Amino acid sequence: MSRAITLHEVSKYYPKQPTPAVDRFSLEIAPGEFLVLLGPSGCGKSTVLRMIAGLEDITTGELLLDGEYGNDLAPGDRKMAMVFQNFALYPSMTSRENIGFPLRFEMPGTEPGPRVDETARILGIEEILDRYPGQLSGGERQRVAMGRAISRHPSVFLMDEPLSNLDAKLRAHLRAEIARLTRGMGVTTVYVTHDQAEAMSLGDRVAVMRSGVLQQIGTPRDVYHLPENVFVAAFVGTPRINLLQATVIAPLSGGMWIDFGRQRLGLPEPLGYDHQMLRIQQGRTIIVGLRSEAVRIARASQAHPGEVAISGIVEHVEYLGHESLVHLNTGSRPAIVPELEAPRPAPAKPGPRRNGTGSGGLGKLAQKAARRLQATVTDREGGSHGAHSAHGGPPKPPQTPSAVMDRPAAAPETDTGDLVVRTGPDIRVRRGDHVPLLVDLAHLYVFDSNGHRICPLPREQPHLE
Ligand SMILES: Nc1ncnc2c1ncn2[C@@H]1O[C@H](COP(=O)(O)OP(=O)(O)OP(=O)(O)O)[C@@H](O)[C@H]1O
Repeated sequence: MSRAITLHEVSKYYPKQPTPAVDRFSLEIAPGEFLVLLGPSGCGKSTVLRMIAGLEDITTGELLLDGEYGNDLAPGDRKMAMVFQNFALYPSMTSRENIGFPLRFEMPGTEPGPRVDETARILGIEEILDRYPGQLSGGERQRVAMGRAISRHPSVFLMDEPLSNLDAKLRAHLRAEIARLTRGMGVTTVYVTHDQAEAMSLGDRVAVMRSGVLQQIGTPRDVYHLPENVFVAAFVGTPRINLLQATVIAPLSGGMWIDFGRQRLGLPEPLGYDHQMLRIQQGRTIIVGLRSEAVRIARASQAHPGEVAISGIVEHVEYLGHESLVHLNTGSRPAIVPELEAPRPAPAKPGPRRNGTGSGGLGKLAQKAARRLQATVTDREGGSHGAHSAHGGPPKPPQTPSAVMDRPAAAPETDTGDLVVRTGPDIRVRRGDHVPLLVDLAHLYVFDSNGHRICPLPREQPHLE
């Protein structure tokens, strides 16, 4: 059996706390669905889970179980099983006893042995049934904890960061096992995690929370490709989306540009509807989001339709085996999202730091790098494309009406880069190289100064009046 769970405008105030831990939270979970609650530490995920379990009172709002009012149901009457981060096994009981323990209360008078054996078979833990928790590895302990939940044949699994005490390899393995088990059993599952990769790989849908408030609920694909606000955009996806401060320039004479301060992106004409709507942002600060796969290192002459050129100076190359992440400086100002930890951490850099972060040192470096790039590209292209030097610096902007860059790309604000680009593992660029970049406008996000996505246009348009 599997249940539908509905939360309607649910809030939770803890005693002596001025703000709610959960604030008017509404959600409908279908029978058999795997729903992940995702968000940073302290955003209220566990509180939501505990209210569903009946371990925490609901201050206001309604919980419906299969459509029936459930706020006051005792935890034991909800037919839910919970799996915790810390496994919560009894140290003086063997695995067999730990798994069978709750059955003694739920099926009094019935021998738990057959259920325990069945559960052990499903989880592949027959050999460790007679061991004590102290004789088990972390992964085995978590399997026993899962076994204790499974053996009860619950209608709902509630899992609170069940894998976070395990190492990365085991986590990935057990993640696949949890997906297999819960889908196989068809049991409604609510799974709490702060790990976005875990959320994306497990959830039928993901509910992203921030400060007690639901930000977005959707399939993993939806929350990645159509984040409703800058917080969701920044929380979901690795490496973190590039977020740059910018302004819209839309002169009456036509054309539209997104101005990053040192460089501009020209939007292709005729302007699409989404881009036309940016006109009302003229003069205001906006936040541009570019995922690392939306930008590639390539010359303007290689642009596909819908790609426009900018350039950047390589700060650091992160080799990851199957790919490399190139950290670049485009001279833009990164936008910071409050409540997410620090802005992008500084990569560990080999070699001595350069003198200061001012534009003087970098300006020289940029010029040197640009000359090197210019020489390389001119050699390769017979001087026909791309690498003309403006102010002795960056490559010439592309010869399409859709891209403008009126100032050199040097003079960054930081020395850690403002743009991360995903490339193949064998990319041959070095720190200080000045490289041409192509931005795919189909993957450009624009958020207003409040962080709401305005491009692509949100599905629900605000009423103009
Ligand atoms: N019993 C309590 N009394 C008072 N405040 C509480 C209590 N339990 C949780 N809180 C507060 O409520 C907020 C939400 O906590 P909760 O544990 O639900 O967050 P979370 O997203 O699950 O965090 P984490 O991922 O760190 O477990 C936090 O600010 C927390 O300090």
